[in-house]
Amino acid sequence: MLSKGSSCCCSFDDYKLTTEWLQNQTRHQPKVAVICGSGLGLLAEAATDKQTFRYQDIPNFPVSTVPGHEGCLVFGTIEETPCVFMKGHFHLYEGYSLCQVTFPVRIFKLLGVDSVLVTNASGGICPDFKVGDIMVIRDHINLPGFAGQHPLCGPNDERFGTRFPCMSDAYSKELRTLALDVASDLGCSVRTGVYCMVSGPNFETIAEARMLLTLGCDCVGMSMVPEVTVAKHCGLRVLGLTLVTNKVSLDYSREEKVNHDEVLEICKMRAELLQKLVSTLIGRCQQNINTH
Ligand SMILES: O=P(O)(O)O[C@H]1O[C@H](CO)[C@@H](O)[C@H]1O
Ligand SMILES: Nc1nc2[nH]cnc2c(=O)[nH]1
Repeated sequence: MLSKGSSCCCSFDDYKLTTEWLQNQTRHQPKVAVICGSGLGLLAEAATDKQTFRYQDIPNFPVSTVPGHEGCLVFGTIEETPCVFMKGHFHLYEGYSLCQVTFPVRIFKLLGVDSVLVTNASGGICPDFKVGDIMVIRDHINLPGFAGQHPLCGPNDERFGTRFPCMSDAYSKELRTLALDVASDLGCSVRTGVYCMVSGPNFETIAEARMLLTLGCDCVGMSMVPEVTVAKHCGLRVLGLTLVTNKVSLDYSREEKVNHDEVLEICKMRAELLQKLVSTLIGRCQQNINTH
C-alpha cells in the first residue's frame, strides 16, 4: 500500500486483496455502506449482530488520525439490511492522497454494496441555517478538484467506471426524496442544499466565507466530496447528510470563534436524532430497492 502523501493510485490488486481479506473474515454481505463523519460514529450503534475491525488491522486501509474518528469498520444489520459502517473517514489535510481517502469506497463496491450514505459535520454558510440543522445534500462544489486535487486523476480503471463520469446527478434523487419523507415522518425538519469541500485544515477566513456564499454554497466542510465522486464513478447510489455544527462567520464584527471541540460537541448532541434518521432510512432504502 502507498505511504501517506503519495499521489499515485492504488492498483486493482490492492482493492482485491483488501476485499478478499474482509470476505474471509466475515459472513456479512453488506448492501448499504454508511460513512460516519466527525463525531458521528454512534450511528453504527443501532446495528445488530455487529462485527468490528480496526482500520490498522485491515490490509491496505489508512488509519484515522483525527479526534472524533474512531477508526473502525463495523459490519452489522439494520432492519434486515446488511450494512457496513465506517466509524471515521480520511481527509486530504491528514496527508493522505485522494486515492487513500477514497480507498474504502471501492472496497464497498467490490463487497457488493449498492448504496452509500455519507454523513459529516460542516459549517453553515447560508445565513438561514442554524447550529444543529441537518442538510440533505443536493449537490456539491469540489473546490480542491478545480485545482487538480481530484480522486479520479491518473489512469482510469474501466473496471470501476468511465473516464469522464457525469456528476450532475451525484446524489440520488430517489434517496434524497426518501430522506425528506423519513425526516418528515419523524417530525424532524431538514434543509436541502449545496455542500462545498475545501481542503482544510483551517476554518474559513471571513473573505473566503463570503466568496463561498456568493458561489452558492450552503455548507462547507473538509471531506465527503472525494468519496462521493468515486462512489458515483463506480455506479453506487449516494445520499449525503451534513450536520451544521457551527455558523461560519460572514461578518468581521462577529466574536465567536469556531473550533473542533465545538464541532464534536454539537455532533454528540444531535447524534441520536441522526441515528434514528439513518436507521429508518436504511430500512426503507432497501424496500425502495426491492420495489424497483
Ligand atoms: O467532514 P468531517 O470529517 O465530518 O468533519 C468536519 O469537521 C472537521 C473540523 O472540525 C473536519 O474534518 C471537517 O471536514
Ligand atoms: N471548512 C469547514 N469545515 C467544517 N467542519 C465543521 N465546521 C466547519 C467549518 O466551519 N468549516
